[in-house]
Amino acid sequence: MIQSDRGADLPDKEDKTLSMATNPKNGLSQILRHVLQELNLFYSRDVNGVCLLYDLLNSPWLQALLKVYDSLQEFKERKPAPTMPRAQAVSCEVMEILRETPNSPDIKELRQILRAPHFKALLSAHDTVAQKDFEPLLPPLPDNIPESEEAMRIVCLVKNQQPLGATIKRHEMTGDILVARVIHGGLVERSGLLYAGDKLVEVNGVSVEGLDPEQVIHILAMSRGTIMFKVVPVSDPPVNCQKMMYVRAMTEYWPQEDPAIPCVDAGLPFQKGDILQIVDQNDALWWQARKISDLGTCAGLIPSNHLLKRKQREFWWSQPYQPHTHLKSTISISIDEEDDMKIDEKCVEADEETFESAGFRRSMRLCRRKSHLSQVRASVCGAGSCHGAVGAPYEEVVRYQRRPSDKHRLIVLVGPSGVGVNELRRQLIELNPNHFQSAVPHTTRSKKSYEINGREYHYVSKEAFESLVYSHRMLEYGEYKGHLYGTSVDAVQEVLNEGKICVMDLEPQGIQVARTHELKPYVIFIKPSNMSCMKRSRKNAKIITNYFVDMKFKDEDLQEMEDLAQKMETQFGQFFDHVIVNDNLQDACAQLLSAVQKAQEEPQWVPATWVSSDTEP
Ligand SMILES: Nc1ncnc2c1ncn2[C@@H]1O[C@H](COP(=O)(O)OP(=O)(O)OP(=O)(O)O)[C@@H](O)[C@H]1O
Repeated sequence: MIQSDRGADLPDKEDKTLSMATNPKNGLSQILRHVLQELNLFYSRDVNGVCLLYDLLNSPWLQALLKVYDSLQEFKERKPAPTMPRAQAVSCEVMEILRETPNSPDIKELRQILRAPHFKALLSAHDTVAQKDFEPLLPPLPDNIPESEEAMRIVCLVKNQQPLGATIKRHEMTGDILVARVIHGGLVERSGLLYAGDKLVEVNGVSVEGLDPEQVIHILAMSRGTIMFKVVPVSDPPVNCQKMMYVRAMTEYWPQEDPAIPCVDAGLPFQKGDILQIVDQNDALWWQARKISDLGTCAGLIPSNHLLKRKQREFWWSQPYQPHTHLKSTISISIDEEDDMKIDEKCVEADEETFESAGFRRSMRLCRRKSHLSQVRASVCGAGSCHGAVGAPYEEVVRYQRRPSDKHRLIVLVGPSGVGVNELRRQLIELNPNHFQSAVPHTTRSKKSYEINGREYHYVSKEAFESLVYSHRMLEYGEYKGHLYGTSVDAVQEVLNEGKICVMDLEPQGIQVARTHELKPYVIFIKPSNMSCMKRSRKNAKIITNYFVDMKFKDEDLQEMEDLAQKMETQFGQFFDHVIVNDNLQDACAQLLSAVQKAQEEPQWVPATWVSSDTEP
């Protein structure tokens, strides 16, 4: 909006500044003057945005740019040409004439000017430009160079606090010390003077012949200031014409613990979920990358996709046999024990009725809690993505910005049992039920008198349910008291098709099933805060335990929650787009709302396959 106290005295003042700043003959300046005059008319009419535009066009930097532009235009029109291309020679001739001329104070002064080094340099620069002679003039090569002589290059680098940014190695056959790799963004790379493959001959005047790479490194480490390398350049310097690629690390990597890394100091440590910019894939084993959180630094070495996969496989087989159980199965309940559980059915059913919207069905949650073992194995492994086995260590990602016409991204909440996933989801939906909604789950149990098909559940036959499972249309499912319960992709799509944001909670093992270009899930991990905070904030909260519903939190429950959260983060952290610590409920809810909005409105890193599949016919 335009502020009312600005309009009246502005036009005159601004016009004056403009006419002084720019050349009125210039077309661009004239257009700008006219635009400003037009804008002045709207200034007083309070038209939205005019103030901003006026200030922009009238800003000093734009005026200064125009001045530069005007000067360049004038210069271009004048096309100045040198009067003579040999000013230096003329100056010498003048000096000769002056030598034979009788001395006078003026002649003395002229001789002094012509003899002054800066004047000679000025004339030399003038002639170079006038003759357009910009190539360096090298002295001719001596005639008696032996045929076998290798061309050498002397390279001087000034070492600062940072490493040089290159690694060296010894050639297996010849024993020569070679530059092994040049680190992207490092001093050597920025200098453009040394390349991978260059042969080192001398470092600071010391011959490296017969030395070990470690000895050469020692010489370099002891050097201060300028370091002089004598090198035999590689015949074909490598050209990095690869496209920059971004990946999400699906595993962690610690160079310090990797004896195979060519140079520990050049290694780039990363954690699950880090987004890496891969800048060099020339080496089949060691790539160069930066973290996107640290793009200003020089790159580091990371194992290539192929090498990391091999390392993972080796690690996998080197482990003593472990059943590699999924996370939730760490709660030590067996199927037999479950049969003996005494869940207060009455209380469960009574609670269920108090929830109005679908997706909060207690039996659905209890079913998940009770039968997660079968459910998780069936749903996740069925999709061919058993986590924990050797998966791709890097996932290519791209920046994705949802267009207003696109469907919303599915919001997935994940967290240890009791942390408040459902509470937060409920509160979010309550904020705006027309905008946020849960998906209606499916069940094979029969409909109760007060229920409506498609409101509490979609009531389907066992065969229909199983057909959804086999066709991978179930995001998660399980069995409770002999009935199947689950949430289908189609139920989520139904919500998204209505232009709403679907919010669902999932067991972490189900995330991989949901990660499709169709749903583009944004995964938010709800994390407990530390024990003392949890004890305080959960004083009056109630949980569903494996045996009872609506019990007060005990210290063991909180401890279990913390342990479980840690395990979830370790095992599934790479899939979390955002983490919220649920300490104060109101704060957590506000954070959730903001994260959900960002997921829909701001660019996010998503698997590249989600976006390329969008463009397929
Ligand atoms: N930040 C919080 N402060 C206090 N109480 C909370 C907070 N978050 C959740 N609660 C309470 O904790 C209890 C458990 O929360 P909730 O039912 O949402 O857990 P959950 O993560 O969905 O686990 P489950 O699926 O096992 O029920 C509820 O009584 C809820 O009101």
